[in-house]
Amino acid sequence: MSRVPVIALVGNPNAGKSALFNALTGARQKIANYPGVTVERKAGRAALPSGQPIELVDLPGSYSLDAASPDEEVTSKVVMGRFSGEAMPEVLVVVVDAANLEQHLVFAQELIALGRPVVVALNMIDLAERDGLVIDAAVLSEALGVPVVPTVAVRRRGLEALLTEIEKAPQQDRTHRHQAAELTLPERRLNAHNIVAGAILSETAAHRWHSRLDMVLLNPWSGPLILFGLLFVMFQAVFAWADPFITMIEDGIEDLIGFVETAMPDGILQDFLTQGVLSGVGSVIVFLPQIIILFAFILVMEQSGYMARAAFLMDRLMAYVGLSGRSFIPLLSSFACAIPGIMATRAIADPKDRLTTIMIAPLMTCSARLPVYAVIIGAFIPARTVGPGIGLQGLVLFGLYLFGIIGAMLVAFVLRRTVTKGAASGFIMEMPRYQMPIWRDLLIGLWQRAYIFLRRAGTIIFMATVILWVLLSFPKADPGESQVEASIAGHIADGLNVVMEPIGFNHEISLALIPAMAAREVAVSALATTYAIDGDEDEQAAGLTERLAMNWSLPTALAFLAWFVFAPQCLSTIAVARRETNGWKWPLVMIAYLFALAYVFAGITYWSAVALGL
Ligand SMILES: Nc1nc2c(ncn2[C@@H]2O[C@H](COP(=O)(O)OP(=O)(O)OP(=O)(O)O)[C@@H](O)[C@H]2O)c(=O)[nH]1
Ligand SMILES: [Mg+2]
Repeated sequence: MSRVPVIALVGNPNAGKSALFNALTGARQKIANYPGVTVERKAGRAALPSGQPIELVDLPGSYSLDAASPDEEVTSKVVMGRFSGEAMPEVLVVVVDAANLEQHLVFAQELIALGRPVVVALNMIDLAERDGLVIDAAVLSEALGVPVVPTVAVRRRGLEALLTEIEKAPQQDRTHRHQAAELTLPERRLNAHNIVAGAILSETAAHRWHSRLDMVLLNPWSGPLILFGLLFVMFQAVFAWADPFITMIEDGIEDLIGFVETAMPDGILQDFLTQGVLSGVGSVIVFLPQIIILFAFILVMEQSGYMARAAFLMDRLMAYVGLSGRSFIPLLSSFACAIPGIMATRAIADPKDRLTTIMIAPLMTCSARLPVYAVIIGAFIPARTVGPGIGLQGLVLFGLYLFGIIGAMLVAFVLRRTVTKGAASGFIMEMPRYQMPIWRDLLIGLWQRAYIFLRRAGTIIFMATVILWVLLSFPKADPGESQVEASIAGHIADGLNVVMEPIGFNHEISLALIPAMAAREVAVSALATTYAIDGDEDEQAAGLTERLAMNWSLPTALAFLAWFVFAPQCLSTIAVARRETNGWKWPLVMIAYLFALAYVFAGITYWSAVALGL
């Protein structure tokens, strides 16, 4: 044979390909314990047991042959023989990490299904043993239909056996392999799971316990049910547990208002403090307990390792609408706030995937919407149970979050078939180990969330409320006339009301919508300030929820909720979208489609509610 056969080392990042390459060729290729070290192909010489020289090619780690990044493209081109000036590799040596077998077998299956001569190097077997895993290479080989050789690249263990198998590989019987080429990504994952379950002979108690847990939590049937159940409980808790704390804060604010009223002379400054600052900003701060409960759930799910599993479960759903699981983490962060969510999309390699994710991120219910939802739910949805332990208020809140998610998925579905058309890319995530949440980390995380919320209340929400109070307080109304109607803000609201009235919005809502562009919570403080300025003595004594319940019809309240599910009521989000998409085009599309959806859905909600006689 005149030509030197090419043997390629392929596999997931961090499998030990470069370590194996160095061991076989005596080269000094850079290796390091994090994924993505090798980013181009490297070649070196080695010899088979028969003395036949071979050219060994070390490739960048990859998760699939559908390249998501330029280095993955190198791998896929070399493997498919499409790399210019390079012969198609004679044999593929698929390197897998024995300690992370299930994950690495997903790509391995794809490579094996190509129907080419393959040898699997079951590398890092020493680490697997340290973890208490005993893997039966023969069972694995049987299941995969290719030879499997245990290796420890860094100690040069198993190299002889590997070279022997490489030499025999061109004579492999490969006829049955092509049928596996049709498998989808989820099917390969399930396969990988089953293969590993069969090949592992013994594991430590912890390992066994973790994989049992995964079997239930990642099961295609029980997994989503459990996820759904957890989220359901989370929203129930937001209402069920927060009440005593909310009452405490409310009482505190009322006491403060009472104190200011007695301690200060009547006049503009007293009005400013009581109606503007305390009623307005106070009406938002009241929701701190609910925000903390929500984030306590999210943080525990993150720290325990469950969140990555949730992403894995969601990957399937995301695939239906043309998104990959890579979008899950940015979308998940958007539940806190769309701004970090949109910034997190930088990790999405495919530009169309990324754009779609940016466009739907504002539909994830951010924590700024919680006060708006909570105040309306508190005023209009009776706090009764609709089943054992199931509160109606929590149910409605859950519904609103779900509504946003479904809306986002539908929009993604439409976008991916029109403006951001393209193939969906696959995705695999490292599954972290299960862990008990650490109290300290949890408390720090909660404190950070509380701090962000309170800082917003003290800055942007405070400013917007103060400006609104000024616009509401001047010019002064004649006796007998309504102060709000006579004010500058009242006149602006009159103009907006022409457009908003058909969808059931009243004067106060129109008034609240504009300052709420600064931050959604301002909708709440704006309503509180408006009612504080205009209310008569009886109403003054009542809290915001009571006043809303007295002044709004149920269809109006529901329309208001529907509006906030969709409306892009946040200037910062729009600014970040502009920065991340490098221009005004996409932010403008975003504003237009979100306002259109908000208007249409608020209208539909209002008129349906009226027709139902609610
Ligand atoms: N204990 C042990 N460590 C190994 C083994 N093989 C590789 N390593 C270590 O695992 C890490 C990753 O090895 P690399 O060879 O860089 O992995 P790679 O597959 O080339 O990774 P990319 O280039 O990122 O795709 C390094 O720290 C190696 O020293 C092994 O068999 N046993
Ligand atoms: Mg490498």
